[in-house]
Amino acid sequence: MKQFKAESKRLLDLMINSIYTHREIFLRELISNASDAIDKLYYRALTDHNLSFNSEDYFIKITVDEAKRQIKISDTGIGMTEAELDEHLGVIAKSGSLQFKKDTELEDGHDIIGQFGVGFYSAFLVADKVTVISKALGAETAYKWESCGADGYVIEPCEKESVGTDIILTVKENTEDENFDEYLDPYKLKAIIKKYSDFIRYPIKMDITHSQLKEGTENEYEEVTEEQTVNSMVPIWKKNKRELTDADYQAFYHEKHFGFDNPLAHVHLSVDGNVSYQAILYIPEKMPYDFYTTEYEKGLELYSSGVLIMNKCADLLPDYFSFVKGIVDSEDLSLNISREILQHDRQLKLIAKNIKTKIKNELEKMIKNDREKYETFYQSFGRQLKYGVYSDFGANKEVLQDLLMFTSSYEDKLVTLSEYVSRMKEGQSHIYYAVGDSIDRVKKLPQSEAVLDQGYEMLYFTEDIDEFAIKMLMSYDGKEFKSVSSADLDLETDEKDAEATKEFASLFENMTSVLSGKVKAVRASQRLKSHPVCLANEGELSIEMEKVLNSMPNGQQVKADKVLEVNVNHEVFKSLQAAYEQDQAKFDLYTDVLYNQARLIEGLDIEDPVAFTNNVCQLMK
Ligand SMILES: Nc1ncnc2c1ncn2[C@@H]1O[C@H](COP(=O)(O)OP(=O)(O)OP(=O)(O)O)[C@@H](O)[C@H]1O
Repeated sequence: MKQFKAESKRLLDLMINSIYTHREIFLRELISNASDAIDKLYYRALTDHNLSFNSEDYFIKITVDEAKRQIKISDTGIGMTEAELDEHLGVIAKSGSLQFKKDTELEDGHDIIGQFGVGFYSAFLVADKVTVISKALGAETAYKWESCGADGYVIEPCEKESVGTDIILTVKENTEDENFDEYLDPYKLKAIIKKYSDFIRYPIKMDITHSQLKEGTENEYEEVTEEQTVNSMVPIWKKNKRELTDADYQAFYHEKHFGFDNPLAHVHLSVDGNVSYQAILYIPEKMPYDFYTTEYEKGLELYSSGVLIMNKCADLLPDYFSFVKGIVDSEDLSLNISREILQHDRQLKLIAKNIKTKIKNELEKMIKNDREKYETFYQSFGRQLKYGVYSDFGANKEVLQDLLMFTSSYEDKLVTLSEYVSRMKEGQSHIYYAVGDSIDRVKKLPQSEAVLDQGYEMLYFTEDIDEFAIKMLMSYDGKEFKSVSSADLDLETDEKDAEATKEFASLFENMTSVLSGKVKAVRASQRLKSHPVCLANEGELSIEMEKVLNSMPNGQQVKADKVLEVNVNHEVFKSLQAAYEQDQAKFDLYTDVLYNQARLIEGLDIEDPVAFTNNVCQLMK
């Protein structure tokens, strides 16, 4: 059989320039290799009793020589022999680290990061020459590997005292489009390390120069260079929960720039199962200023073995929990070669499912144990939960229904649906709600009076999304929702209304024809106490929904089926009757004015304001 051949020069070029989207990841790759090399020494020491491993002696050091345009990444790891330099750095896609894991049959060796055998070459993203000086554990001589990229490499013996590897990158000159000088800035390098390699287990050291007040002087400054460990090493999520305080979690929230507020709650998870992972999830207090803009990106930071893979992994959070911040770290993810995306999402789906349940449980716990806190949360993100109920054709309504709250007529406070249902009166078959722009306005709706008069509790819907969400929910605990504006309210007065409607049938028919096309019917209603008329609606689309939909940009114009309800006990009805019997023109006028009054009370526009004012003037004559 013939073996595939590859044009290695082209392959290297292709690989370097097409795998990675960000040049800065070269440092992540080289630091991960250095960490793997130290790990290998550690695992060797476990089985070789002649070796000891004192973790304090092991570190990674990054130095910059601006004049020579060089960055050096040194490690105190296991090093490479001449043969290993040739094989591991000379054969693309050969991973010495993967081999090591197999050879040593490491049970807990999943911490070793390397697996694809390509990361090293990302050095050429920023360097035009790469020099590797390495002394392997137990070897007499050190070797130097050097390459300027596609043309190949040379290996020769060299001097190096201690075991380990130095990788020296000679950074490219700036081009018109790209600034390579920035990689020679220690502060930039420090920031890259913090971003991707903050949780590498070994110290990553750098010499950082800063200016400080000269001792004994008042305003003379001097440059001081200090060796600093730049990475945090042990991530907070790998620490024992019992040793961490709320302040620790809060500090991490701020360090990660998750928000300026203090989170209301956090969940720290350490899961071992089909997929093992650790996570810290936060429920913020305040809505980020860009939350409802296209700028806002949901997602959790995703790590694999302590190395940052994705800044915002959106798949880990459903939209309705898009406010949650935090991190997830798992060793079980199958990464793609660039470590920028995931190969399979089976593990990710499992984690996401689990996280969803945990967030929900946390919020339910908050409702139960710290009502005030939950209400603070709900002021910020309640709307998002309602969107969650409405979107995806209600697919998530079961998950979310117990997290919903609305202000109710019972003490004018936020209540949950289960609290409402637990207080329902005998004979009350519906959960009643009224819709309007503000609580004040809702309370004054003529339609509300009858429901409140019967002593029924009523929910006030003041956000556009409320009624849409509730229509999607349809019922809660077997109780259907009912708008106080709907034509069939199921109240005890229904029978009387039917009788009165029959009694004045011809008058109502006449009104309907005067209002031709504007209302479906005119009926008598006892739910009106002090008002002469109101609008009710029939069918699925309510008057409030009509308002919301019609106000949307590019929204199609919709029309709810309206019914004009008339209070036959009102003084005005007598005048209407008199006009009906004696003066059709006056009757038309009255009908029009009453209809427009009902529209105004509903918060609807008057269709023809000029005609309306003329009509009012007519009445005053
Ligand atoms: N600093 C180092 N010390 C010792 N060995 C190293 C070092 N850097 C690289 N190697 C060896 O070279 C091999 C190839 O490295 P490379 O970064 O290309 O791939 P990898 O780390 O195995 O996989 P990945 O592409 O997933 O990072 C490594 O597997 C390792 O055996």
